[in-house]
Amino acid sequence: MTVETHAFQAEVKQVLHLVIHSLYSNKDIFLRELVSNASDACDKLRFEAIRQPELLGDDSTLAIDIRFDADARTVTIADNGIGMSRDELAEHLGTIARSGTKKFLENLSENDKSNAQLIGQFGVGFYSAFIVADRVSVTSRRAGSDEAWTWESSADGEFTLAGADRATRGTTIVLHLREGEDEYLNGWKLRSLVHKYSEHIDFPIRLPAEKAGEEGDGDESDELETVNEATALWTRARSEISDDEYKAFYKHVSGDFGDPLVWTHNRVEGNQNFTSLLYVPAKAPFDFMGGGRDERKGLKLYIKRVFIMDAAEQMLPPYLRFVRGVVDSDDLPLNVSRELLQSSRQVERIKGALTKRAIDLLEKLAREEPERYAGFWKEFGGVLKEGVADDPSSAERLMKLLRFPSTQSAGPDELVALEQYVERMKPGQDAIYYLTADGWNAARNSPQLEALKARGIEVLLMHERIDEWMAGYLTRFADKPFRNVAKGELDLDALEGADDAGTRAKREEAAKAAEPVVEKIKAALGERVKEVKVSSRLTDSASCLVLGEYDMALHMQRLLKAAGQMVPGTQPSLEINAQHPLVQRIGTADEATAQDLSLLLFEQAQIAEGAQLEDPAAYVQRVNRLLLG
Ligand SMILES: Nc1ncnc2c1ncn2[C@@H]1O[C@H](COP(=O)(O)OP(=O)(O)OP(=O)(O)O)[C@@H](O)[C@H]1O
Repeated sequence: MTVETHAFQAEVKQVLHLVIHSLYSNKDIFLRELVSNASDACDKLRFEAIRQPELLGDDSTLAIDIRFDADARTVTIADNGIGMSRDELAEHLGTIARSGTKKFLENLSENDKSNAQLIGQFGVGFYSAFIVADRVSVTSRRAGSDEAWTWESSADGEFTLAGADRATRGTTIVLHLREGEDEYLNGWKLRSLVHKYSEHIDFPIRLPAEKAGEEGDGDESDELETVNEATALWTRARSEISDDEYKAFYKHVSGDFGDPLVWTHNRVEGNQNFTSLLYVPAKAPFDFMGGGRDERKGLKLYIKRVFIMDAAEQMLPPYLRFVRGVVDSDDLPLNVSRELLQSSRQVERIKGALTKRAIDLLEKLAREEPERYAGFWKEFGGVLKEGVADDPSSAERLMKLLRFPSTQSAGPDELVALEQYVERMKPGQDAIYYLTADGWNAARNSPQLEALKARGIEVLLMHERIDEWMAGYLTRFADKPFRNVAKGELDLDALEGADDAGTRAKREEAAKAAEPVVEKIKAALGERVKEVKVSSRLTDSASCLVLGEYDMALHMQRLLKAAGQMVPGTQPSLEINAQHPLVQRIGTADEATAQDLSLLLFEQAQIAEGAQLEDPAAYVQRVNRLLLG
């Protein structure tokens, strides 16, 4: 028989090396990963058999069998699921199809511990076999085919493929254990691992039956017995499921190594009958944000307990794409297609219910465990924000879940909820003030905040990329309008209180007095600005840029331009602080100096906003002239 030798894809070699070296302290997980794959293979067969019942033939009890041979030092995991063809063996066990692999590998450090965490999020799957085995052989026969093939490798950069005999469909994986791994040649050990990690698997997992009275001594009979519960976890009553079982099941559906943050398990009966079990992960997968809005895996659709497909895209809105779990419908037709799912009103209703459940779950967490909610927000807050724009029907509830740092925060991680903000509003304050900026420092030190800070008014500092876009959809909360402090008129008179009764008059007076200066600056700046006026926002800085109420923030305009998009040019206005000595000097300076100072006021405002100057060299010369002059 001919044996073909193939080289692994370069990334596989790297992943194998890492798995073997970083996951040794978690080595037990190999069994969970292989059982999980076997269970997926049984799920796939059950699904294909809906259309082609002959695939099941007379072998319709799908099961996963685990055996060991103490003399040969092997552990064998066999399933009668879908199997793999020759090409599938080569492709699935010789390449890594995930698009983020390269980036993932680049992210790895020399530190084994943090690698273990990362690899866990990446999902090691089949390759974990090599943690405990130095040679692995996989013999498989695809359902419906009469050919069988054996894939074999010693993780040394190559694998071989050869024709094989296998009487029935399915896959048998033989692990030739490494030196020192004999603990797995023990029925009791294997059994305990199945209980620990794979109890919830929906197919029987069978191990050699123990002989009476000889527990754990490795003396098993040839007969197999089912050791797991073998019922779909979500079909059991909530009260009968332990937290550990929920956690183990999460690892199976999500491929995550870590525990979930929270979950919600519900049965809905009525017009629509379905069960859902939704999890929120504790950590975002390594490529989660990079994968963007297309990364839509993680919600498995079952119909009457038959796995149909991954249907996150049809069953959950994009802003909940971090949710993992299963939904099992009693009513959808088994032969449902992706297209049908897209246009089904039943699916639409389930989607609505799942969205509500997920938001309920987050609300409960935010209410009862604010610190853990903060952990969630750090991982997924940026995604949840999309919902405010994408899902108007949930926007009000989602707004309550938003968190932002504010002018009262010591750092970017000290966050406030809108409800809290409203509670802290000053008497006479009638709006929720916020500022969008490109980064925390630009936001925190923004001159536009000065007058508000001076009055003790809190301003939300929205410093993340998505914020400018999202803020466009924030209209009102608790009946209070949102106001961007860097856009439009900022009328603070209502806030000034009795002690400041003279302020408006004083300001008007100052504005009047500054008119000649304003005219000089206008003449110096020409087309660069829409308008020049005396500001009510500034107390310390000499100037700042202000946009029209409906203009796009300048940092956003820059971002879009850099991405090659057409952006309608909006000119900012320059606001000046009439009390500032620099501004006052313009009134008395000669023409050339007044010109330099005016341009400087504009450039300083641009720098504070985070912009790149158009002509930095001219700016430097100008500053030097003024310094020496
Ligand atoms: N017992 C099996 N029967 C049939 N196909 C299998 C079996 N084990 C693995 N495969 C195939 O090999 C592929 C690769 O498996 P692997 O465990 O590496 O990744 P995965 O299961 O796709 O992803 P992950 O482990 O991250 O969830 C699987 O997607 C599946 O197509």
